[in-house]
Amino acid sequence: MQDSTLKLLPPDIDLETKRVLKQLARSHRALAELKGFADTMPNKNILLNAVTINEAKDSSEIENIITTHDELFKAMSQSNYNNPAAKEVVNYRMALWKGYEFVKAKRVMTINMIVEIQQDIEKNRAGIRKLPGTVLQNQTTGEVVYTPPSGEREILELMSNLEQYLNDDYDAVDPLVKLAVIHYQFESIHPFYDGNGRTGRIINVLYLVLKELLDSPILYLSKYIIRNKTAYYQLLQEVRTKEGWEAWVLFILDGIEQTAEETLLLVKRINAVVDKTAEDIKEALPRVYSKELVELLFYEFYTKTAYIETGLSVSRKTAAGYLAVLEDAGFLTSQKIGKERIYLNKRLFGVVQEAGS
Ligand SMILES: Nc1ncnc2c1ncn2[C@@H]1O[C@H](COP(=O)(O)OP(=O)(O)OP(=O)(O)O)[C@@H](O)[C@H]1O
Repeated sequence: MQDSTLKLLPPDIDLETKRVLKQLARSHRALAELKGFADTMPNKNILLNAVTINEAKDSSEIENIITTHDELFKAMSQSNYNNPAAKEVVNYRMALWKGYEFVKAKRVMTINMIVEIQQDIEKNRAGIRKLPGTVLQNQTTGEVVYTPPSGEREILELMSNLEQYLNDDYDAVDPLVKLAVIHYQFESIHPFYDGNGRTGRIINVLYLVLKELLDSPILYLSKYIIRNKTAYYQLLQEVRTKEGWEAWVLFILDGIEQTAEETLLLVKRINAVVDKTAEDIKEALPRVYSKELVELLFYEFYTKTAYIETGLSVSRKTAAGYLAVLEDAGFLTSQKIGKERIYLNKRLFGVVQEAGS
């Protein structure tokens, strides 16, 4: 078992080695390309909602909360829908949104904000750990590999040091390298009884927004972590046991490059499906078509009569009429869930589902 002495930041080592600098250039290039394309998208909410639903699903999957897009769509559209896994995923996405709005407005990341994110994910008010007993185990063997700091005072001291590292650039280290340090440090402090992984993954993307490397929270390492789970746990551990910083930083930088490239493809696909659907509706249903209607249809991958009624300022009857016509023409498919009829945007759902499978 490792002892729990965790050092304060910054690490006392040159993180920007030759190999790191080489990979950094590639990661920054991929990230800048994604940011550039996303910035030109006319309606960013379309993109954001679609990308974050997949992130919520992937990040929760690391914690073995497995759900399907179909269940998610039901849980998102019905607040009383009873599927615990899908509900947890919806909570995750709400926590992510709240954190994003905070960082966008305040341009800082604080311990309180991090505590709130964890509370929103777990839906409990336990906050920072006060009781000892939390240990990290090897995922396969169950062997205890690390005991994180256990005193509340020590945890708070480490968190306040992390808060300073997040917000100040006193060490002039590249922000992507710092992101790797921040993720290691946060997971090693392990400030909460649970939800540390998911909270840490939200901190990652909010940090990119804080450092203005992205405008919107659209780059997520969760899928990369799922694909490289063994290496992820091993490299985290080796920072502690072997000062294995270089391999860890390279792992995160490589993840940023790969994920930025994949996300760019997804964003382009979403953009293309919005444009093509707009054209098709215009041609097939010119009397129903409006730019605003298409935007409403793509806001989430489902819609309801009430959203169209409010969004277009039309009567309920007119809104219901539009949706019925769109369903007849094959653009939407409806289901009665509870008392309400929910309309699924089949094309967007298809793109999101394919990217998230
Ligand atoms: N050896 C280790 N050193 C530091 N952090 C670790 C180590 N092993 C695992 N972790 C971190 O702990 C997280 C799990 O913590 P916790 O169970 O509190 O979070 P979670 O969100 O509930 O779970 P998950 O991350 O599996 O979704 C992992 O995602 C990883 O980031």
